[in-house]
Amino acid sequence: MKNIILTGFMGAGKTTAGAALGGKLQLPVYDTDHLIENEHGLTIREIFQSHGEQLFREMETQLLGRLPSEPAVITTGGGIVMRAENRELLKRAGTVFFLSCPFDEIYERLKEDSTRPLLYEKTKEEIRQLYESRIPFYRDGSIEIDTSGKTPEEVADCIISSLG
Ligand SMILES: Nc1ncnc2c1ncn2[C@@H]1O[C@H](COP(=O)(O)OP(=O)(O)O)[C@@H](O)[C@H]1O
Ligand SMILES: O=C(O)C1=C[C@@H](OP(=O)(O)O)[C@@H](O)[C@H](O)C1
Ligand SMILES: [Mg+2]
Repeated sequence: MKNIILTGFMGAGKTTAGAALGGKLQLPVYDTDHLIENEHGLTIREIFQSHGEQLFREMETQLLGRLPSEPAVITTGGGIVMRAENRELLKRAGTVFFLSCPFDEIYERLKEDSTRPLLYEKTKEEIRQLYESRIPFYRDGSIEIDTSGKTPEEVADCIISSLG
């Protein structure tokens, strides 16, 4: 079995549905944000504060080059698809799923969040623009799973069904 890779915007539920999926399939789950946090002993917020976004992006690319051996569920950070190099690494690493979710649903989930530095001091419209600008990159070479109104367990079941 190939790796199952989850992509999508912040708040789409990658980390949560990925954990449910790993449980259902009895596969290990690796979250790129958690791996980076553990490796550096810092939270994502602290990494952005002390090293900046660019270095965080380097950490993501570097990590994709040395993912644990398959089969596993790999949940990614929402910005990982913005580098063409990362998209290629992801496609090579397994089957890529895009967890799609309407912007208003995402916004409701994240409006009180303080762990995602890209949301700081941004208006709803600015976050919407970021969301819309990223959609084509999530769609590139992936299988889209519509998560609207679904629980994380239901999202995991949809992914399993589409594995065939
Ligand atoms: N399917 C879902 N329905 C409702 N809330 C969800 C769902 N998936 C995740 N959440 C909630 O949304 C927030 C972001 O989830 P998370 O898994 O961290 O998203 P991501 O990893 O895609 O940024 C969390 O508070 C989580 O509990
Ligand atoms: O969209 C992004 O650029 C980011 C998404 C976050 O992960 P989640 O998508 O799990 O929130 C995390 O990697 C970082 O805050 C940057
Ligand atoms: Mg996550």
